[in-house]
Amino acid sequence: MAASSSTEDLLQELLNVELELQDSLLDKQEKLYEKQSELKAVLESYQGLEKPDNDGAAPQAENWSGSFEWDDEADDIRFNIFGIPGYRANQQEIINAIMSRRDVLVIMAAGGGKSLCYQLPAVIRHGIALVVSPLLSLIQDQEDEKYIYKALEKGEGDLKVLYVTPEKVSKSKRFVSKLEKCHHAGRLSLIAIDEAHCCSQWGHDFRPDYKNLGILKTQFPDVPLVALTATATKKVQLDLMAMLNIPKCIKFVSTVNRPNLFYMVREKSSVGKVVIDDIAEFIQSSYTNNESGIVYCFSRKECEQVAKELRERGVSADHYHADMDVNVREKVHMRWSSSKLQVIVGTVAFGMGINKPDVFKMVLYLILLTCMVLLYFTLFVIHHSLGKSMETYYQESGRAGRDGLPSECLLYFRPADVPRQSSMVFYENSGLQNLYDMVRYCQSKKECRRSAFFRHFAEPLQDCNGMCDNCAFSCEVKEIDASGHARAVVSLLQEIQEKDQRATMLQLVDKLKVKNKEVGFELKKDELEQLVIQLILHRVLKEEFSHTAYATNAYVTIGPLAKHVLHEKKIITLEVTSGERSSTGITKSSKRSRYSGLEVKLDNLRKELSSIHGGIFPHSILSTQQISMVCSQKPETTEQLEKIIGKLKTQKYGDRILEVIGKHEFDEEQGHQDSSSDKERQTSVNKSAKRSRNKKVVVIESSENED
Ligand SMILES: Nc1ncnc2c1ncn2[C@@H]1O[C@H](COP(=O)(O)OP(=O)(O)OP(=O)(O)O)[C@@H](O)[C@H]1O
Ligand SMILES: [Mg+2]
Repeated sequence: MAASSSTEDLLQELLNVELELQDSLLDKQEKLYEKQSELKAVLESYQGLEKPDNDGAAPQAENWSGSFEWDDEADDIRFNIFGIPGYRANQQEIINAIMSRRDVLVIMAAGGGKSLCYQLPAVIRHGIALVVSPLLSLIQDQEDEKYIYKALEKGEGDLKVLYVTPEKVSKSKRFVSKLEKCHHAGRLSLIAIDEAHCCSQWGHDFRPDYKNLGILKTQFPDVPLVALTATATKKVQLDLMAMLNIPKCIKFVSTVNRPNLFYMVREKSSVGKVVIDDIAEFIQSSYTNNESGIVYCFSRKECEQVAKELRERGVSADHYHADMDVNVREKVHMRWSSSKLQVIVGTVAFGMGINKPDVFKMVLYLILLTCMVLLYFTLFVIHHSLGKSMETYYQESGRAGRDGLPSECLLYFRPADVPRQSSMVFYENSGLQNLYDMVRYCQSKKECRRSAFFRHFAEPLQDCNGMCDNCAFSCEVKEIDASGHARAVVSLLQEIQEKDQRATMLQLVDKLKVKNKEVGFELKKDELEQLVIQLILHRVLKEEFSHTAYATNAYVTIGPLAKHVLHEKKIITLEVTSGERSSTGITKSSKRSRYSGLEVKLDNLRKELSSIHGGIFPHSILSTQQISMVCSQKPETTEQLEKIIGKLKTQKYGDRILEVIGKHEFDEEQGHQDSSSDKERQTSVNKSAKRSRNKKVVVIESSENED
């Protein structure tokens, strides 16, 4: 008896030591990570080095930014076909490595320009490039199939890039056999695996069909394979190198930082209508020129509801999710991409895809599946509720501001949304851990949002430049000691559990409201919810799940570190805001600066041309960057315009662009004549036409036959 009780004591003590060890080690680990980030950053600034981040891949001895025989041709195609004025970080190096027939792994921020890295070599190289992408499929009808198979087998047609889903590679023997024929004839130029993180079950979006893509390297060992993703931790990188059989690949890692994105989190009201009021107000006050945005929701049903309620408040919005009829969905997408619809309300499935540059179709045959989405124009991304991980949030919010101009990412957070997510992800590998990292991001009212990303992706810290709510708003955030309340929570839960009962987070908070007063000062309901979440993050409490026939329920139970709170070994603090935060992120003037004078006119022109050309995306006619270059240089001749937007675009749209510039200049000279009168407009057009003609520019009034 005595022996058993002393064994029990010893076990208890051992458990305590283990818990303490675990707890202090985690704290320590956190601090060490922070220190590691700082040291790396300092080291880099001293040495001006690229990130020393090449574990597992081949040493980067080669100088990929040197000169290569294809430099001139690549420059010509980049500019005259893609209309891209210069390379962004790492693009040229990646292209050079692929052109040198090496396998390559690319980790580049969302919107960083990964597509060009394989599309450009695909255009230069003889033959067809195969691109595996999760939401794009080939062969929508018999005609497509015939065309593609002929191109693969016999080299007929002008097919240069072929987009396929991973299922096509893993399931269609016919397709693979055609691909073999293509390779046998020396016409398979390269293989690109886009969204490559889907290969790894440690990634945030594992897809079983990606697992089989390893056969591509085995089957076509001499064809360069490039794997691309926006987010991959070291573990995921190693995993996908192994899965894709590219152990000796050259690895290019760019920063995850998106300096033009303003990140903010707002407290989400428990009243659904108030949240929608707030979202509508945010959009209507900040985006008065119908600028496009995305609202992400938790479920398909919620998408439909939120879109409907936004419409009721005068916001042009529609839902978009996987459950819709393909044609209806495509229509929504087209309306949104041509700026006829301001807001698209989607689930997480929405958003993976590529841009669809029209000019590209002239040299490449792209077959695009219904889910393809345009993301270039998005100026704001709003999350109606939190996502399941930092990776998914980074990627979804990263859909904003792909043109490099200031854009906003707003997330609505309330603790009650956590159990909704946790009951979905708890069975995934590290599902809860990933979710809790995201919750930490949402709960924090002090830490720079950008730093949270840097830490998450183990990257040296960079300056936020006030581009997140926590850095920008100097409101008072108080830390209050809530250890007393934490003890009350733990004892209440103990009582509940002793009676063999269970409580969900909301039930627990309801019960706590009664106990609240006994502790001293009173916490409000949302602060109590925040406290319960805080205790889960500190492992004082934990979530447990049980299944019913219809759903999985999340309950809150005593966690491994509860005793530390009870024995007053652990202090629990809550961050409480006392001041009101500003309701907008980026200042209005900087938002509006993109829409002034000639820029507005050119923006309208690209929208007009996009609808004339049957739904080509406006940015493929003129990118925002090109609009600002055109505005600053104000070209007067075709030759001058060519130097800014390249030959192909000038050939197609040059006359109209020069016409708009001509008119604008004329109006400016005439002291901003009122162009609203038809008569005056006609005069102005005629004068500008004359003026332009003098400068060897033919102004065509109708755009119907410009091709
Ligand atoms: N060097 C460049 N200069 C200007 N614009 C560029 C450049 N490279 C690419 N872009 C443009 O940036 C946009 C985003 O490119 P892309 O779709 O390739 O991004 P991504 O890296 O694949 O992003 P995601 O991870 O979200 O898929 C495109 O519209 C593309 O035309
Ligand atoms: Mg991409």
